[in-house]
Amino acid sequence: MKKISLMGASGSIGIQTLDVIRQHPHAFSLVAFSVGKNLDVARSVIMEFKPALVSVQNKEDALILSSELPTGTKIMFGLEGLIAVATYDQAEVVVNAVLGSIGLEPTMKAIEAKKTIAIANKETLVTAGHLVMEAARKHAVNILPVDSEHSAIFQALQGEYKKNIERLVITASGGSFRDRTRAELKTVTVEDALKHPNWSMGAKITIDSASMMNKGLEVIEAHWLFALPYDQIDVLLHRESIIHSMIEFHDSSVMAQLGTPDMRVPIQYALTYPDRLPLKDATRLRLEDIGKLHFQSMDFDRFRCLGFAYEAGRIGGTMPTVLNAANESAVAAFLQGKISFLEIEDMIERAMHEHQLIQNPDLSTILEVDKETRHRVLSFKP
Ligand SMILES: NC(=O)C1=CN([C@@H]2O[C@H](COP(=O)(O)OP(=O)(O)OC[C@H]3O[C@@H](n4cnc5c(N)ncnc54)[C@H](OP(=O)(O)O)[C@@H]3O)[C@@H](O)[C@H]2O)C=CC1
Ligand SMILES: CC(=O)[C@@H](O)[C@H](O)COP(=O)(O)O
Ligand SMILES: [Mn+2]
Repeated sequence: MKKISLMGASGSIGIQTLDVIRQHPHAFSLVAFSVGKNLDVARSVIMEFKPALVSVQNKEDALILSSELPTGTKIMFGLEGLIAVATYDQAEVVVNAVLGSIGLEPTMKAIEAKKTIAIANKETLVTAGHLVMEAARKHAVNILPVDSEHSAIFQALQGEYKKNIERLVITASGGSFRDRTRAELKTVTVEDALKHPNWSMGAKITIDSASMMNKGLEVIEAHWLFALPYDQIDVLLHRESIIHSMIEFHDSSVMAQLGTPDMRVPIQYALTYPDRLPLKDATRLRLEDIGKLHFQSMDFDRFRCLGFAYEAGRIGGTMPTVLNAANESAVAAFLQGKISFLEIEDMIERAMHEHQLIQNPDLSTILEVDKETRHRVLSFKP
């Protein structure tokens, strides 16, 4: 029985993680979890899984829930609560499905507590991949990818030597606006942007897919997870999201992982690795029904955010922190109707351009730059 702590239980990845746990009651048990503000999900997860520890974002919500808890369940809140969930002593695996760089400190503490980390929260790796991977090495902790592309690469790597890799090919669906010109992007709405062609996901990552920042973040995530330089990480437009990513080896052989788009597959693989379990209700891949798969090389003028991410990754130091914080801030502003879609990339470009780079940042420097960038980006818009 694997004991699991889940950060971000009320989100898209969180809900699917609960489904995986629910499907295998003899393999997994949920011992601790967090939500942000969604108390309805918190209540139903408490009733169903009877975990020992729950955390919510705000003190007021913790007070509300505290009067409803069954005996044996403790409630906490805020960053302290997230860290308590991430380091809960009974937990062996921590699924990090929280949104944004708020996931960084709990992840570092979970690594120090020697938990295996199943990581969906790509912003944590983008903002401080060097710290996360160094801590994981120091404490001999496995960081298992949940992001579909990185899980695909991880699966394709099984039984292979990393030294034989020529390059990684990360596939990109193109997002909601893949068939629109840049001129058409000037007037797109939040509602348009939230219509991803292949995946049902949280709002922020869906906007990132539309701007291609999601792929940019994934390039940086791959750099850290697989310890490869940026010139060995390519992106390929693949409309159907059936090939989740590929590895090309020096001998020209290519290993890919395929499947219908279903995040429960990579979530479950991270929880069962190196074993596998059946997954009820998963739609089987029938290539004979699909017929054709489509591929196109990336246009860096059309998708400017992808270029920003390669640039930030190559510069290193605090630049990926600035890229991520500026993007989180700008996407939130877009979702609130405060800026237009194309202003997201303008804000990121300006935040990076104005930043005074710091090399080899420690955790407190990362947290400071993250905070400063968010404030700075908000001041860009009169
Ligand atoms: N969705 C997907 O298919 C994929 C997602 N990912 C990555 O996984 C992560 C989660 O994505 P997704 O599930 O889509 O996001 P959602 O927005 O659906 O869920 C985010 C979760 O984080 C919680 N949360 C947000 N802010 C805070 C905070 N300040 N303190 C505590 N909890 C907080 C939310 O709580 P609440 O809602 O209760 O407020 C919710 O549980 C992201 O990093 C994303 O890039 C990667 C690959 C695929
Ligand atoms: C499901 C998943 O892993 C997402 O990150 C997905 O990759 C988004 O699709 P895009 O390829 O459109 O970014
Ligand atoms: Mn992905």
